[in-house]
Amino acid sequence: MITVEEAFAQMQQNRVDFGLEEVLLEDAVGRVLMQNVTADRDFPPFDRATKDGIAINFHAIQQGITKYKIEGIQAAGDSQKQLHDPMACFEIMTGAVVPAGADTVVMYEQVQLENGVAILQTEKVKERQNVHFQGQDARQGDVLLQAPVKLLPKHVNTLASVGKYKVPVAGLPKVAIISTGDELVEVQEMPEPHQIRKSNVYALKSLLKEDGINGDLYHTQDKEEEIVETLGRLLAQYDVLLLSGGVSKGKYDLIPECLQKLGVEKVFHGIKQRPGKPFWFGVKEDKCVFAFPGNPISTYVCYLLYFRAWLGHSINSPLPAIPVKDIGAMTGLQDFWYHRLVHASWDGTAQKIRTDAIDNSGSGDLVSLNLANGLLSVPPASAPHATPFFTPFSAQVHAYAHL
Ligand SMILES: Nc1nc2c(c(=O)[nH]1)N[C@H]1C(S)=C(S)[C@@H](COP(=O)(O)OP(=O)(O)OC[C@H]3O[C@@H](n4cnc5c(N)ncnc54)[C@H](O)[C@@H]3O)O[C@H]1N2
Ligand code: MOO
Repeated sequence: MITVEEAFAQMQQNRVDFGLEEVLLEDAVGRVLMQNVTADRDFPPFDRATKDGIAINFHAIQQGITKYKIEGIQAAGDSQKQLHDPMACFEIMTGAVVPAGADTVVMYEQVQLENGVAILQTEKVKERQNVHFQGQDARQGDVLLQAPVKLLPKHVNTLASVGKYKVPVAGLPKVAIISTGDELVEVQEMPEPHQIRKSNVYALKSLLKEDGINGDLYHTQDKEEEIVETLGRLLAQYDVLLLSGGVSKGKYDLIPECLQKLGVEKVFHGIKQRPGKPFWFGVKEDKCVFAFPGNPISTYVCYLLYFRAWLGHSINSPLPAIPVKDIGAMTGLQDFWYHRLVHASWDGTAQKIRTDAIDNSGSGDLVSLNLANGLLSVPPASAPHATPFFTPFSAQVHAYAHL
């Protein structure tokens, strides 16, 4: 059995590069941008009015002019017009180009319009007010997004505004999810008293979905030939196999030996942690096999901690650790890390993350999962200097913890 720290190191060492892929802008959110994005023109690209009103030349204000003849209207979408008389004005709309010869905008609320003349109703006009000047925020060629970056909706704004209709992102693995076990029936079936529905694989499929991956579902009974045949076929078709069940000490826990028969090299079997102790991880060339323990919380926890870490390294977006300084009265185990289900919230008074433990009856208790929003990993008593850390259930929280 290896330590949690060693298991994390293995996730990094066994990262796989899935190359570059171009996706449509509308599919880019959640993916990892792999090339810097630069401004294709100045930001903003022209002197832009930020208020509806009149555009004037500030010299006129300095000369004490309060009445301005209206030469015309400059609307958003019009090409730039020309203010011919510096003592006159143009009506202007938000988003319009400031006419040549003008440099200052006074909003409609501060002028009175009468018979083709605008009369100032304020004495407080500042030079260049209400104009967002060309290049004020960025210059053509400036780097706006530095790769690699996991794209959030806010980044899509920038991509769209520089015309990135196709976005170069890190490729993702093709993943098969395989349930194992003779006790499992389909979700839509009514189980016999000795059977259960195969819930884990649907949880895995939806976790993958959050990571932008469409996993395909498969099943195998606890029979050696069937396992070897199924896994052999899937190894040829997929980059990653995620298995649930069949990795502990039972007579029918055949997964590790079947994988080894198929030439998948064991990297480790067993981590000093609870839950998720019997987790088996192996590789065959560029393929990775994550054989998670079958108990629902073990499967879930191992995905969140290890698969997500491996994926982060593989797509150039390693997950940031979220250390928790104060874990209150929560106690650890002697030699094992203890991944406790918790409900984390922000304690405004103490200005820190507060983690309330959710009691459960063990790693088979998936009812308790609904009450938690993450894991608090408590180090073993034998590693007193290790830092407890929080793992959110939602990949979104990780994305924001980066910033
Ligand atoms: N003698 C020992 N027994 C066990 C040990 C051990 O070290 N020595 N470890 C225990 C731990 S810890 C865990 S976790 C489990 C893991 O067992 P397996 O990975 O072999 O999983 P199974 O036995 O196949 O199933 C465990 C449990 O989970 C249910 N299950 C399995 N797949 C699904 C699924 N897709 N959806 C929902 N539920 C699933 C299964 O019915 C079992 O109840 O072993 C302990 N035993
Ligand atoms: O360590 Mo097992 O994963 O609790 O039930």
